[in-house]
Amino acid sequence: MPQPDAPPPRTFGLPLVGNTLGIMRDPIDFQRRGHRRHGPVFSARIFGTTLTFVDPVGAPELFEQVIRTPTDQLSLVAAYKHLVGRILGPELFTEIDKPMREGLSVKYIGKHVGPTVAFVPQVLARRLPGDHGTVDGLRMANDVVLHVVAHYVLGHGGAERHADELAEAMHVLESDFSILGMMLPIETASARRRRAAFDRMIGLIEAEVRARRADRGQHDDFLQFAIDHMSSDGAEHDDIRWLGLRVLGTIFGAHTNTAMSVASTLSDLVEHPEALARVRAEIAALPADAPMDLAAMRTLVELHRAINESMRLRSNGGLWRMAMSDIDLGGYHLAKGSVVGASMGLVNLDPARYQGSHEYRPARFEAMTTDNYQSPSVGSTPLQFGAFGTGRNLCSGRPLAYAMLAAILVPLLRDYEWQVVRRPRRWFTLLTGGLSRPIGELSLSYRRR
Ligand code: HEM
Repeated sequence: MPQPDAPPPRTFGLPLVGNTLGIMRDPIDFQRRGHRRHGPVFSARIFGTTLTFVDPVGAPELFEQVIRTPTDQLSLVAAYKHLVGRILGPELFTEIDKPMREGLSVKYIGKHVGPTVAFVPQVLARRLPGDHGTVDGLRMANDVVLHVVAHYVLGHGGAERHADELAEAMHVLESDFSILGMMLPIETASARRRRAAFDRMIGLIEAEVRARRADRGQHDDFLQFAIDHMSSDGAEHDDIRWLGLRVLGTIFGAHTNTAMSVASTLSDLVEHPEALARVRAEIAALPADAPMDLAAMRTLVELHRAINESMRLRSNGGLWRMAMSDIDLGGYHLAKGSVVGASMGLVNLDPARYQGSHEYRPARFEAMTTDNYQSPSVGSTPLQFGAFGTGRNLCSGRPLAYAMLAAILVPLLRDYEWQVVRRPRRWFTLLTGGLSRPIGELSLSYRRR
């Protein structure tokens, strides 16, 4: 039994680096072993930051407490500012409010996603020229998704003007970092490059917001929605900054995990021809020339199962919250400022939930209770599928994510044959929410069908 007011048991770590190496090598195994040894709550250290792990499988009620406690007590935004603010810019993380949720709702995207879906084949044709070739799969996925997100958020003109430059800058922001730079208060050359990339992106977006405000034309897109519903009521200069950060935050939030989902779903399908044949058969059965709207996307059951299976295998990042005041968790005392959470790998790779949990089997979802996206519930207790998080901060962009994934994967699989030329050395699980990313080249060759 824990002593009243005792902090959680702490796992042994090296001086200075703490448990950084063990967590980086395999965060899921690190957390599992920690719970076996210390029980449902324990702490470990990454350099100067103490992380408290809570077991979503062995102690679902404690995990529920963490992800359902109101934001003024356990905050996602404060945790992200602390964990990745140094590498991405802390201003990027803001609380999600009602207008933002409305702008990402099924109702809103159902009305507005059509032109973005129609834009996708054009984006692909530019990235996959000629009859055949070889591409860096990660770069292609990052680039295509950035263009699609920019189209949805900034409208057609905004995407045409800025998506190439935003994609370049996003690549620097997302790829050019190390765990050392993330956690240690040192000014590296990479940190300066990322700062410059961030400044360039926010500069472009602010100019776009300013131009749209001055424009008297009729617009019906996310940018206009943001301008009409998300203003800060501050002075003009502050308001442009505020809107720019909300818009850039939306682009950033919509980009990384969707891009990793494209890369992993495509490469997994290409490596599993039977699953690929089933997905292609249902795409071929779509009515010719009918628009790819949300209703048509929902009929793509095999595609959604394939997307979910790739996400299940790789959505192993952590969900983290920062204690805004002292709290009690499972009889332990967590001081204000503590960072607490869990890796979703414990849920997504749990053999009791998923038999043969490391095997790729999209058909497994057929035998499970699933929702409109062929996914096990994301709101269940205990949690069954952690790819989009759960509780108060369940991903608000989930409907948009599935829509963009279908919009991109349908033409990629319908119009091109693919082969994996080189597999990445490993898929590296990030500490923060969402998908692991390929380390080493993911090289794919294509041929027009
Ligand atoms: C496959 C793609 C995606 C995956 C796997 C994903 C995953 C996640 C996860 C795991 C969280 C919860 C983080 C936590 O609780 O700590 C989250 C939150 C969030 N995501 Fe996504 N996401 C995806 C796409 C998107 C898209 C397209 C958007 C659109 C802007 C988006 C916007 C958000 C927002 C706003 C939150 C915070 C919600 C809140 O605090 O209430 N995401 N996402």
